[in-house]
Amino acid sequence: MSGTPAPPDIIRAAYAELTVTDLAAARWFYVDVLGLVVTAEEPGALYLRAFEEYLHHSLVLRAGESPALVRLGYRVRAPEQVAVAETYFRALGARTERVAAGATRGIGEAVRVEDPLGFTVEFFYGATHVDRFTQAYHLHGANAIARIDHFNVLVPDVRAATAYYRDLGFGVSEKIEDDEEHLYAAWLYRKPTVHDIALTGGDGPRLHHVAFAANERHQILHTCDVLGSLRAEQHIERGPGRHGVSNAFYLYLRDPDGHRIEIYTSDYYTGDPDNPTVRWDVHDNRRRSFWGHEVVPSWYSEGSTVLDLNGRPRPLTAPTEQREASVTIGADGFGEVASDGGPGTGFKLGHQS
Ligand SMILES: O=S(=O)(O)c1ccc(O)c(O)c1
Ligand SMILES: [Ca+2]
Ligand SMILES: [Fe+2]
Repeated sequence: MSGTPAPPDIIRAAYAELTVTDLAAARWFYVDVLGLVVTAEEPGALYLRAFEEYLHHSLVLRAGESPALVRLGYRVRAPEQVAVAETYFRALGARTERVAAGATRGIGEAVRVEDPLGFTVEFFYGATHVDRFTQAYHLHGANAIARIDHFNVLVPDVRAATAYYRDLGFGVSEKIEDDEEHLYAAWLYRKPTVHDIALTGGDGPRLHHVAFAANERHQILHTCDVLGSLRAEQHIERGPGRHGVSNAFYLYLRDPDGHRIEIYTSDYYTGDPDNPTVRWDVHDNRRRSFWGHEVVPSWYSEGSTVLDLNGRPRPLTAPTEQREASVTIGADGFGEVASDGGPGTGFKLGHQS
């Protein structure tokens, strides 16, 4: 649109701040089990990073009354992009708040906005540099996590949310549609991988998950073994398995407060300007699990509350159109297997029900 200010030059999804009701339990989960590195620790907050990261943190856990997403943080390409972001969101009529360096420990001057989807989002450039443990193998556990990869959020209108992120300069790598072109989910990127943000249709605004990337599938499998050994396997919600969308190998965990964390590896490069969008049909049972178990209902229905700039929980809006979980044939991922070559006919030989 003419007259609309230029969007900020966003590099990538950079950090999330979550409130947790028991910081010690969260520390056990994210540090003792997942092996994230403690950059800084305060009586009411933990600042964590993964082994390849040199910015101060990619996850802040803050003690609070109830579990929630405080904010999502995107890094922009230069200090002056913070003002560009402020101008852009003010032109959208969004509430913005400029914060000084240190408003979040380790993060420089930033602008926080309440975006049109109902999420509180921070745009920053400056951040304290800390040790990068890429080759500190003596510190890595066998389940070492490399870096933060993406956010996934629940929104009632995926098509509108996709348009909002495309206006912010994100490309669409993959999407799930039906033959009436209803958009059930979309994956969008700024860094040259499958996504920095994914949009999942559902009551929103809610956080669906924060995803970290590991370098190797065996590191993800080791997390499963560690949880089994600790008699904590109930933290595994979905997977391990191979995604259809993104082609990544995945595991979904629920932390002690129910926040969903994905550990993810081996998606693909999307950096050329003509990177084609992959379209999946909602009736294709391999879209979410190329192989692996069916998607558990909680994965479609549950998410974390989102706070506004005043720390108040956001009320939810339901989708106006039908939900993916009600549309797919059986349970996707292995509910039915093709027998005549067409999708969704025949039945898997081994099944639970
Ligand atoms: O389950 S999906 O294959 O749709 C999927 C793909 C990539 C992701 O990061 C994800 O969370 C979920
Ligand atoms: Ca590998
Ligand atoms: Fe994900």
